[in-house]
Amino acid sequence: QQASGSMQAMQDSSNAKAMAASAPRDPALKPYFADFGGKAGLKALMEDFMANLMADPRTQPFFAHVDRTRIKHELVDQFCVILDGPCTYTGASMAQAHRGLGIKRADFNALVEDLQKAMNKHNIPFRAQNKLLAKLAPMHRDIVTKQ
Ligand code: HEM
Repeated sequence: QQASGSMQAMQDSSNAKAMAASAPRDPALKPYFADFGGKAGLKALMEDFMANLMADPRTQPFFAHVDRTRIKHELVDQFCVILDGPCTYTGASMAQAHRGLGIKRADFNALVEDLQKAMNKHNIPFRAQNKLLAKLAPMHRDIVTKQ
């Protein structure tokens, strides 16, 4: 009884960690939320980001048959939380969301390029871009599952 209780506690705490890892809020990034144009800016950014992903033959196959409207919504909330905006991320952990997709490091890099292209189009200052990218980069550990 005691053992199963503490096992449950361990699972709860590792779930909480997985959730946090998918959208780590960083108060130090708050100044950059405005550079992204707030939540409205993030919504506009995600339209172009997803358009880039669909126009890119390297990433298109991954997104062709999923609910892109829902993913854009989750991405807005996730980036908003990372930038310490007034949002809550309710999507899956990065490990859960990308499990079984067979994403390689090259696919990950392609997605980052498509994001950078979208951020440039939206005139997001490079410093703000780099602050966000620094938070996304370590997520490769949960997202890249194939050599
Ligand atoms: C730092 C990089 C990435 C971030 C921050 C990210 C973020 C997200 C988020 C927030 C979701 C929605 C989670 C949910 O379902 O609740 C998602 C889903 C998804 N992501 Fe990523 N992602 C990243 C990299 C990638 C890469 C490299 C690919 C493929 C090239 C990819 C393909 C997908 C697909 C196909 C889904 C939908 C899965 C499904 O609905 O079954 N992601 N991602």
